[in-house]
Amino acid sequence: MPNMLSRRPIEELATLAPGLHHLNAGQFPANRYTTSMTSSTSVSINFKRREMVILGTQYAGEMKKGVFTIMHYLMPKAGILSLHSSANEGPDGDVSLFFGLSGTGKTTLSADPHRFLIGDDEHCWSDNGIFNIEGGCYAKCIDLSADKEPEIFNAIRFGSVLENVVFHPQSRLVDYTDKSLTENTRCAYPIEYIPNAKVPCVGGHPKNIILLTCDAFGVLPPVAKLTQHQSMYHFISGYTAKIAGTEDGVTEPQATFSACFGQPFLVWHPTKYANMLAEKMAEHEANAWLINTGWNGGKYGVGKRIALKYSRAIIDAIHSGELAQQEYEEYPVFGLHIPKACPGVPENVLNPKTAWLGDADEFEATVAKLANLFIENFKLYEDHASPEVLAAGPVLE
Ligand SMILES: Nc1ncnc2c1ncn2[C@@H]1O[C@H](COP(=O)(O)OP(=O)(O)O)[C@@H](O)[C@H]1O
Ligand SMILES: C=C(OP(=O)(O)O)C(=O)O
Repeated sequence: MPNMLSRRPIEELATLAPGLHHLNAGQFPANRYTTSMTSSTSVSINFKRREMVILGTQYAGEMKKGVFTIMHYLMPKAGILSLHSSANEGPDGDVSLFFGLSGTGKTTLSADPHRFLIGDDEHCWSDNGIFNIEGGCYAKCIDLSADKEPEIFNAIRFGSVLENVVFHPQSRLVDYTDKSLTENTRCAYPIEYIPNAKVPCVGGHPKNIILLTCDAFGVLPPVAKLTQHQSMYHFISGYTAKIAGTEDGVTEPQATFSACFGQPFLVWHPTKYANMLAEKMAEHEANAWLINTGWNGGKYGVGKRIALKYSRAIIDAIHSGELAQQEYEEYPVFGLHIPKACPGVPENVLNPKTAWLGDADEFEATVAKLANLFIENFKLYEDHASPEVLAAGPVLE
């Protein structure tokens, strides 16, 4: 946990009174006969008693996401927006936020050799800018390689904690390809193990807001520039595919919607966070982008997950300003604006229709299928959203 929460100097700790007791009894199962208990794992919070109890799971993610849930209660109460996002800063001080559910690329894409890392998962946005609430990162290690993700690979050294990986008993060398315990192998390392981390982990008001989604249908574009209302629509929807890894029982991508790209951690109604985000984005004139790090060319099983080097090239072009300069075309049904070109990315990849390997009817049917899922899901928020935000979603004739 010290790697995952913001660390305070020892002398300061002595002056602080505990604001919350976090009791982890992960080896002890929850009683399934307790009313409403559906499994032997439970994570319970009592805000009044300021107490949090974990039973039946030893996954370190529960502890950090538990503290995050508390922050999702306390911060908005104090007028500060809590965010399930990573953040980094360019050499000119421009800050980018990357929202996304587990596995969409927050950690991977924020560890960028050209930019300073502010944090990989949990931030807050106050009137002064953004700050990280963690003191380290919690990266996925499955299939990790020095070649594809050198910053993360090299951060794994003495002082880091590896979780659920398999290693050779004599050499103690880790086999990052081994999934026999779980696909959700992790490493928690202090943020300063990333060479270009920014410590203290704070930054100015974000200039670019990047919504990461991992589309398992292969019909969302690798990148689209969002209008203000589209960014709210997609933020509230929180569409992605759960991919094998973080959640038990998920063995292939499953389409899902998770409000604000972090529904399990929200305490207030999702529109509270969305309205705060809209106000802050308007005040600070932030640009918004939707990036699909998921499938391209066809759905899961037919197409391929878009290459990491293309997602990185798209992000580089956002940061250099080149992407905003491109010519855009409207993508029907979703009404998204997609660039016709992007440095470092083949043009046929950018429009899902031209990337599609199957026939045209199947493509149209898949677009309609996903659009319908969005429309159905958004019915939950219809009463709270403005007509402009409602109109910013997909429209089927
Ligand atoms: N195009 C892509 N963009 C980002 N990540 C990708 C891409 N293709 C494959 N990946 C892999 O997907 C995983 C993303 O996980 P991670 O960055 O930890 O997500 P998060 O921090 O949002 O939970 C990594 O293992 C990464 O190597
Ligand atoms: C720790 C988690 O977050 P992420 O996968 O986004 O790192 C989690 O959801 O378990």
